[in-house]
Amino acid sequence: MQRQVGLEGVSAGYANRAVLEQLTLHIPAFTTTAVVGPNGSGKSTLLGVIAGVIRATAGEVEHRTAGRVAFVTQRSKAVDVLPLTVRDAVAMGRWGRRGLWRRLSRRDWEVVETSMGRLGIASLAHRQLGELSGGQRQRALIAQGLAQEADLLLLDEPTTGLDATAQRLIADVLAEVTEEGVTVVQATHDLGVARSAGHLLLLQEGRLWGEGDPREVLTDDVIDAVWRLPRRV
Ligand SMILES: Nc1ncnc2c1ncn2[C@@H]1O[C@H](COP(=O)(O)OP(=O)(O)OP(=O)(O)O)[C@@H](O)[C@H]1O
Repeated sequence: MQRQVGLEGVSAGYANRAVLEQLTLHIPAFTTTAVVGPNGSGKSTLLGVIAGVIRATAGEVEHRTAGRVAFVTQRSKAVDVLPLTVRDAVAMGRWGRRGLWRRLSRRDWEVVETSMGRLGIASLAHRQLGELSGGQRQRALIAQGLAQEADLLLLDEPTTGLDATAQRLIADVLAEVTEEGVTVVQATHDLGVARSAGHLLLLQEGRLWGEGDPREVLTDDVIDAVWRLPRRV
């Protein structure tokens, strides 16, 4: 099994808050890794560290190749306030290759159309991003991630809030891209999605509780222990 990313003793967090503590883990190449854990356990922070947008305060983050990394996060509100059509937003996924001021090539536009088609949003191409439903917006942001043609695709809760059909569509698309040689990492609260991943990282309070085959890591006892109800005082 090839490693796409390896973390060795990584700690990271925000200005006044240490979040991840001493994480040693790996992301295998060409498969899907699910990152699970309760609210606030550090899943998004871990994706940020892997994406390179959050700097580790200790330890090493090693990437197998210097390939492209795409990071799809639902938190970005910036795109909503810009007067962007869905096609424009997906086309932004090509800027990293093309540069901000260069015209997109015919091939760039082909990738944009293919990415929208794969997410089933071709018919929304002319709609303003800010006026989409939550699920449509989410699919547009994932299409933007696909349009980057990255080697490593990081997704923060890509299927949260989506209907069953859209969830299935995204699961199928992610399975397809891994077969095409992309490594996918997704943070999720859906333990069904996590169980069908190739690799699992289970976080609790910024520490790694378990790593490996999801069916081996996610036992009933582990689920009870990690997602125990907080005491109400
Ligand atoms: N920008 C920020 N500044 C300061 N603290 C932050 C910031 N973002 C997250 N945190 C804190 O870091 C911790 C981990 O948050 P993170 O978003 O990584 O968790 P998560 O597992 O993705 O949570 P959720 O399942 O709720 O999305 C939390 O305690 C959170 O309050």
